[in-house]
Amino acid sequence: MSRVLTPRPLTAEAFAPFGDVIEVSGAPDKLINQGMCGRHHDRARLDFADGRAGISLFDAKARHLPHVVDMVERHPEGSQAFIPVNGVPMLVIVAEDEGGTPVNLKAFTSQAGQSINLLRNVWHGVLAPLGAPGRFVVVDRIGDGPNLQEHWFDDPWIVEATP
Ligand SMILES: NC(=O)N[C@@H](O)C(=O)O
Ligand code: NI
Repeated sequence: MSRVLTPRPLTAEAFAPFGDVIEVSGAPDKLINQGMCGRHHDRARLDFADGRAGISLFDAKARHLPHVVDMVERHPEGSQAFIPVNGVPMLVIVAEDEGGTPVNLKAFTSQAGQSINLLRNVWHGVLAPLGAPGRFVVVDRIGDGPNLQEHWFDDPWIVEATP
């Protein structure tokens, strides 16, 4: 019997245990370029153990609700940031860890202008643009050794469509 998740709008507060919501909010930390630009400084907790930061581009196919979550993954050696470049929202699935097993899954839908940075070793669903194909800048670890752990659910979760 599948377990149902109801997606909620993504907020920095709710997402904080799992990562950062990168968005322009509030006054900039500093004005630069002769006052022509606001810098919202250092807004993500990046972590690339024994490696370096890489920038890649992901062209992801559209996903739709209801959405089956049969697997989540995590990157033990690094954080992973997803920055949409064509304005398509993301379905963001994250989970707590209990002895190496993902539990208490949560589903969020990103809002306009929001990007995310997943903290190192946080369980998450793979990149999922909602309703249309999405193009993303991805900032994550480039380095040697394994950096991907998957967990396949015997009983998948279903992210329901919201009214
Ligand atoms: N595998 C890969 O590069 N992407 C995944 O880590 C993902 O979270 O989408
Ligand atoms: Ni990932």
